[in-house]
Amino acid sequence: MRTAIKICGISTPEALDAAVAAEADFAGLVFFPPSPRHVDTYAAAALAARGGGKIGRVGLFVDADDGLLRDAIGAGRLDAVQLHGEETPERVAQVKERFGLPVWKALPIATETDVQKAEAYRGVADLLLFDAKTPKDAALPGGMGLRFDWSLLSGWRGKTGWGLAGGLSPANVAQAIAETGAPLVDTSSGVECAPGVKDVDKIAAFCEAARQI
Ligand SMILES: O=C(O)c1ccccc1N[C@@H]1O[C@H](COP(=O)(O)O)[C@@H](O)[C@H]1O
Repeated sequence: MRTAIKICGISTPEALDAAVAAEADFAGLVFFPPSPRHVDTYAAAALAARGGGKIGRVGLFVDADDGLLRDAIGAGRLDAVQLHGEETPERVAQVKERFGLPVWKALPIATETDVQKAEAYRGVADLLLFDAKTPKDAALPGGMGLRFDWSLLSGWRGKTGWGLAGGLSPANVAQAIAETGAPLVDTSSGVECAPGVKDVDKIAAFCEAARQI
């Protein structure tokens, strides 16, 4: 089965073009001001115009209110919404109903108990994105290049739409897919040369490695 690829934190035309050229499936646009990958609605609109129908656009939000969601969805002509904060299943259902887009829920993973929390989102979120849990005092709830113990997902494999994130890079993505069977992989800092600065060669290498398997 072909693994879907999302390159997150796209904020420049060059990075977007590299993701399209490498045949990534999704470009992630981060709407979270503390992130070095944050895009405003003007930048999002420009990226949407450039990407057109060549790549799916997923907006990443952290406990966003409806106003931000509305503005970002409109400007970025988003195809899906990724909720990467502490959104409850009720909030996920509300966002889905209000905006009529597929909702991806990111879940922070460090233990088996964290994986079990996914059950509450089953049938509510369209896709569950398992990501490494960041430390309590971390600046961001994701995008920090941290990975978790992939074997924690052995009880989850194949039950619903899901994806793997957290510390994925060109060097480890093939192994990650082989070990977990993830139908989608998502990377951000693993294809950067500095926080928020995408490296076009790493984007190409990541997509090639993910497709080798
Ligand atoms: O990328 C960010 O800046 C970000 C900010 C806030 C929440 C999540 C963020 N990124 C997402 O985190 C995971 C893992 O990223 P990494 O590959 O370990 O750097 C991924 O889903 C990003 O989309």
